[in-house]
Amino acid sequence: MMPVVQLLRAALKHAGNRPPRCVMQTTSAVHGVRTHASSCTDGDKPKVLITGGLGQLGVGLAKSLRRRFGKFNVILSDIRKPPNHVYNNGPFIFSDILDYKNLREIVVNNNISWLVHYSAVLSAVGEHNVALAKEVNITGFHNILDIANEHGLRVFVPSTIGAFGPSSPKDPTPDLCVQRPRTIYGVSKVHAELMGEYYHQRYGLDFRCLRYPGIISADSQPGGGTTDYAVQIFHAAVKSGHFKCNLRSDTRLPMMYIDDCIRATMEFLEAPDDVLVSRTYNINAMSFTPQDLTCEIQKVLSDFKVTYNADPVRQAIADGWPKALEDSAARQDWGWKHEYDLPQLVQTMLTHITLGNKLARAF
Ligand SMILES: NC(=O)c1ccc[n+]([C@@H]2O[C@H](COP(=O)([O-])OP(=O)(O)OC[C@H]3O[C@@H](n4cnc5c(N)ncnc54)[C@H](O)[C@@H]3O)[C@@H](O)[C@H]2O)c1
Ligand SMILES: C[C@@H](O)[C@H](N)C(=O)O
Repeated sequence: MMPVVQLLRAALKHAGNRPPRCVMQTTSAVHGVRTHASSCTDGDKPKVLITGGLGQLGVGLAKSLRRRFGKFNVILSDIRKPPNHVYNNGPFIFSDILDYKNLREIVVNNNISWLVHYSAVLSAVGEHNVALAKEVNITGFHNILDIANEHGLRVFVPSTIGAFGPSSPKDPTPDLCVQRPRTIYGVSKVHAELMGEYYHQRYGLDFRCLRYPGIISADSQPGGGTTDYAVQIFHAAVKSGHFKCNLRSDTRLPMMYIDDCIRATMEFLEAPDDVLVSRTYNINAMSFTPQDLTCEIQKVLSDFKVTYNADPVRQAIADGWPKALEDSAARQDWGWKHEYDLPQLVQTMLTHITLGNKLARAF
């Protein structure tokens, strides 16, 4: 296991204060409708709004953005009440992405220049509530796009491995290929990719989109996706020594540790406009099956046991998804490079969860 000191060092390295880079947009609108000006000039840090910020990814991203741009330049928002540690650590406001007027007020009153759009209904929950997924992922996204365009914002919208389907090439899946997803989540993400790219070429909107793999984090819980097992398995390994997996043991999917995901997002958000050949990029780190992950955990916790009871909805979704993403364009255009492979992921997750549980018991 990675010693605590090493973990702390890695955390401090992440916190390093690089000076903010000046990012000028050189976008010119093809139809000559409008050209957006710079989003961030030297000494003029962006004001960032994160929607859906209380999910698995938002709090971690806010922490990193605040280190870089200042605590009060990053506003987290959601429709849920934040836990105290979030409420006490920086600006938080209520924002329902389905309420256009409220979104506009927030953007205007806070002089927002970058919008990170994290609100979503994920793959498994979406299949159980298609109407809700349609509303949040499509209607809500339209509001975000229009607000961003109206106010000249840089807008980051994550897409996903779920934007591909059974007819896409699977191993690896290129940036550009057939996209015929069979979930409402996937359909809404392809729609977001295409609408964002259309607004970019039609209006000069600074739309940026990364296709994330399944994200694995120790101190935030996943929100109802198909890859959730890869987070839950670690908590079960530490807590009870047994895990019932809702995917088949041989289901290979692309995955990424949250620190890599946050770093990719920050680097992509700050990439100069003229290096971005595309507006939507795959990013990849590792791929594994539940069986591979179990074996790696058993190297540390030899008594850990896993049983399999595949959930038909999640299994059908996973069977249509890529096994790995081809991400050479992201590596070439803006320097993407992952740091965590499977062994580092397992060491880091087990260390964080064990430490977190010890701290929780101490207080
Ligand atoms: N976590 C992953 O593995 C993963 C992988 C690929 C892509 N993504 C994408 O990254 C983004 C963030 O993912 P996450 O895992 O944090 O999601 P999550 O499900 O954990 O969180 C989504 C948040 O959206 C909020 N929300 C729902 N309806 C809303 C509304 N009407 N207005 C405002 N907020 C609303 C929820 O309260 C929740 O806090 C999503 O777009 C997701 O599709 C995530
Ligand atoms: C992969 C990603 O989009 C999400 N974790 C889901 O499984 O739905």
